[in-house]
Amino acid sequence: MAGSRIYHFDEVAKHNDAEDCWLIVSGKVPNLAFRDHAVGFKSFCPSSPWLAIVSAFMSMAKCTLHGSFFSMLQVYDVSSYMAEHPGGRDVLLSATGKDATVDFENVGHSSSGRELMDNYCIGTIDSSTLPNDGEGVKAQQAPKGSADKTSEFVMRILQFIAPVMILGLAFVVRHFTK
Ligand code: HEM
Repeated sequence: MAGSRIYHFDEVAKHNDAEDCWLIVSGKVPNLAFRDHAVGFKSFCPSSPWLAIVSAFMSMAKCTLHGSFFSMLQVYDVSSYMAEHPGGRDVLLSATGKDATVDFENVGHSSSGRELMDNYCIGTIDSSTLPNDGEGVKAQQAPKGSADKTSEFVMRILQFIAPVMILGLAFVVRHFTK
């Protein structure tokens, strides 16, 4: 399970040698906001359970396909992984003391490589402690991956299909409850 401590940038940057190496890489953190959205809609519209259900469904679909995770700078203690890292220890050492997201992404790590990261996550960075002196340590945006584009496309289709399905459902219900 990933750690949940919040670290100051300066503290993380101190761990920069072969025996003690911490990295800062943007990771995906679950976004549970959809729950509030669905519950909020229900209380706003108590007389219409159908609308509440549809709202919850849409929120969950949106959450699953689009925004179920948001990016956050996470801290990884890779000290015990240095010798095993297929890219070698030097690249890891050179990625310390900064936001290494772009370096990490540029390598094109596989999905199994990304899953492996979870084993080393010890917490997140307090973004207000990040230096922004132009030394490349400012939070960098990871390049938008094709997965994001695909989910955007699926979301657009869903947004079009959902109202049609709801209309169809309403029609069927009305037809059979006459
Ligand atoms: C927790 C952090 C990291 C983990 C768990 C990790 C894991 C891996 C794994 C599993 C591979 C083998 C290829 C793959 O399956 O993707 C790999 C390759 C590599 N990694 Fe990392 N990595 C990490 C961080 C980094 C960082 C920060 C850099 C900085 C540039 C880096 C540079 C490389 C390079 C250069 C290769 C070799 C690519 C090749 O030879 O094709 N890695 N890494």
